Amino acid sequence: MRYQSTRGTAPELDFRDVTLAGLAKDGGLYVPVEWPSLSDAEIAGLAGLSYVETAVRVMAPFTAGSLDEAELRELCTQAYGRFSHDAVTPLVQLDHRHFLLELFHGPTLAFKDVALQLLGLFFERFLKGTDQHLTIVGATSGDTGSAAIDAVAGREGIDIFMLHPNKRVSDVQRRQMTTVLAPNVHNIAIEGSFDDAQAMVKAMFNDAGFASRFQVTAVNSINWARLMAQVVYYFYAAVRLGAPARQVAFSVPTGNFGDVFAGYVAAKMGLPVAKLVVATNVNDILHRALSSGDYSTGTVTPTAAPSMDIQVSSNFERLLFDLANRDGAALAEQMRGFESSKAMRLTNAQQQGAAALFASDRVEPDEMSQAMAWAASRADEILDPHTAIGLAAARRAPIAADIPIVTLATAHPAKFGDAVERATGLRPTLPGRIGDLFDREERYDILPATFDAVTAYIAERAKPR
Ligand SMILES: Cc1ncc(COP(=O)(O)O)c(C=O)c1O
Ligand SMILES: N[C@@H](CCOP(=O)(O)O)C(=O)O
Repeated sequence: MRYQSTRGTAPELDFRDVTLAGLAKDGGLYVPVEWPSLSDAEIAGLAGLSYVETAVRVMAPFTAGSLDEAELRELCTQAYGRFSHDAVTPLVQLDHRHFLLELFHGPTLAFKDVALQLLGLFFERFLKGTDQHLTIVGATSGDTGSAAIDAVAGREGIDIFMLHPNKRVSDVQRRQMTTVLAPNVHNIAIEGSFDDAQAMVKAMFNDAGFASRFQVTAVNSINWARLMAQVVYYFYAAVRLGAPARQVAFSVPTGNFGDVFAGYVAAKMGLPVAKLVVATNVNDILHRALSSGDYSTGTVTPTAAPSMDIQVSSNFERLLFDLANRDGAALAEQMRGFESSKAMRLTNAQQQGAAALFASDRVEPDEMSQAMAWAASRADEILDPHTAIGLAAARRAPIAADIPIVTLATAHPAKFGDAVERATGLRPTLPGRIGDLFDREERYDILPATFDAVTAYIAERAKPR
């Protein structure tokens, strides 16, 4: 499988090089040159398979040429062996048509583990026998950070620098990152928003001096391997609900548009996805873009669902590219316009193409609390704020009544104990794996949100190529 950049001028790469590169050299994001497809018979053949086996069948076309199936299976077995539920991502039924897909049974209790546990192993596998040293730079609004750190802490040949917005992640999220004291882990709290952090990370890839000095790579969903691993659970869930004979819809709490873009990829591969509901909080740029074509940023409002407090949704670029006939030059111009004015209009083709598969919704704080109360009354489920936003949107989505709707449960409620308690009066307890989190020592530095301050900090600590 070859990969091309959304901005058209970076060289095509194979899976190994795309994984190690993270972002394309022309500032674009990598996507496969064509979507592989699974026939109805192949999708039907996933019924009853374990998560690992499903993962191998869904991902093998994407990793072809860089990993053989046996290697892929070995890495998946290792990655998903660290999950605390046998099903890895179990489905829970709430009523006759609403289901939760629990994606938080990994080591750091959010859906990020599904991809990052594997990505850590890909890095290790692709570095083996080389003298390369990777410098991972990442931005997190709370969950990617701990999942990436857990995946690479203590690994040879890798340093990780993780930027989070100071005081804008929950205490549990912060401590899950800052209490990992391995020498290759560097946590930076920046005096700014997640968007500021993400913009700095992208700028590091595009800074010729910095990128030539260090072998920089990404663990955010701008790295194709992240998205690829997230495609698997759409197949896993839909097949359990009757696909390919039956259509299934998904509601996805959305920020950086990575998780829901993985659903788009599943649909492109042949999964009968009836609708993908993009659920946002009050930071609703994606809802505005999908409902009216207006992709313009405002100030980020801190909310009870901090991981979705995002205005610039990186992976939206991948969708716009695919919906614009994969015209890299046109997309590059559209993105340059957005980068300078912080606003753009979708073309008619992009708007109509998106409307065929996506619906969107903005969920207010009281609606989020009501969804939490409803789930608690139906199935004794305590939802985290992000999942509650997804469920609120699912329950009023305009989707035919006979189609099951799966809400992606993206995080364990204990990561957001204060917000959950405020909304429901219930205090979720920290699972055993992090039961002593508040007794652990923390280590991180606070920096201004400037490119110079952050790159100087990294340059002092990272290992040059
Ligand atoms: C718990 C949780 N839910 C939802 C999201 C949004 O996912 P995405 O950024 O892939 O749209 C995030 C952050 O990415 C998250 O951490
Ligand atoms: N919500 C994310 C933000 C980064 O998203 P990513 O999926 O692109 O890594 C977080 O929790 O850090």
